[in-house]
Amino acid sequence: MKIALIGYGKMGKAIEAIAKERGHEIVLTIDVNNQQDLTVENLEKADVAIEFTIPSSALQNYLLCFDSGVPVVSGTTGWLEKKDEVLKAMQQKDGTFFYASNFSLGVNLFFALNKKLAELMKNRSEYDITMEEVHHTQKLDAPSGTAITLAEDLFDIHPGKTSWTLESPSQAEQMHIEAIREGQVPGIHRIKYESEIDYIEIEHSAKSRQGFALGAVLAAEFSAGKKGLLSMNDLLNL
Ligand SMILES: NC(=O)C1=CN([C@@H]2O[C@H](COP(=O)(O)OP(=O)(O)OC[C@H]3O[C@@H](n4cnc5c(N)ncnc54)[C@H](OP(=O)(O)O)[C@@H]3O)[C@@H](O)[C@H]2O)C=CC1
Ligand SMILES: O=C(O)C1=N[C@H](C(=O)O)C[C@H](O)C1
Repeated sequence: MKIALIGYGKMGKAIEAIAKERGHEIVLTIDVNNQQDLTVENLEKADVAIEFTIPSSALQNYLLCFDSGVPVVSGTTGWLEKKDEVLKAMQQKDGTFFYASNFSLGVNLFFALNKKLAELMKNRSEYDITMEEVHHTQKLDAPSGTAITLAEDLFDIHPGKTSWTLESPSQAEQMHIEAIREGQVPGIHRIKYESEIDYIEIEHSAKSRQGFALGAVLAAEFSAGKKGLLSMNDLLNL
């Protein structure tokens, strides 16, 4: 495939390496220094765009991709307050938008484990629930997009929690998320169920960005010829 990379930071570089290993061609690379090159004309040279930038840039990048008719695969987090605007534009332009807060197979298995544990624990009110995520010090958003996905999936199943907070909870229904920024940590997520007697904890820890990058390239391959909103559940059939 011909790939346009939008965002050439830690993830853009990791994706470039895996894409080339899989025989794909990078026909456009956009970072902050050449944003003027992100045009419909240039995007049309690609079969797919892979976008990993910053929360404040994602929407404008998606809109340009929808205008170009090129499918966009994005992992950028921290923009979900604009989700309705993105989906409306995608529908209006008959676009293709593959979004995942986390593209790694391991985390998507962890998403499934989170749901199963929430089912098991939903009537065990003696256990309180907290979450922790740990990432590198360059991360701009908190909590992580992965943590928000985990929390929202849990709220859909477990009646004891309905919202999250980074602060100390003021109500029993609030789940505390501890967002820790440390060194160069690629990404750790923990969910703990704790009672007076014991605690149960599940954890996913990324050793590098390889899993995220491979998942994004597989999502780009999967998106070819498809329309609408796509997710890792479509790709992995979990
Ligand atoms: N879904 C997933 O599996 C994963 C998602 N992520 C998410 O992806 C995003 C990027 O992560 P990461 O690569 O580590 O971050 P980086 O900061 O390393 O890379 C982002 C790059 O995008 C550049 N950029 C900013 N605005 C624009 C723009 N308008 N057009 C083009 N480039 C732009 C930044 O430049 P500058 O630094 O000058 O601002 C930077 O070089 C984050 O939101 C992160 O949460 C990360 C890993 C996995
Ligand atoms: O910023 C990162 O690095 C990551 N961000 C994503 C998130 O916000 O969940 C995915 C992964 O945890 C790495």
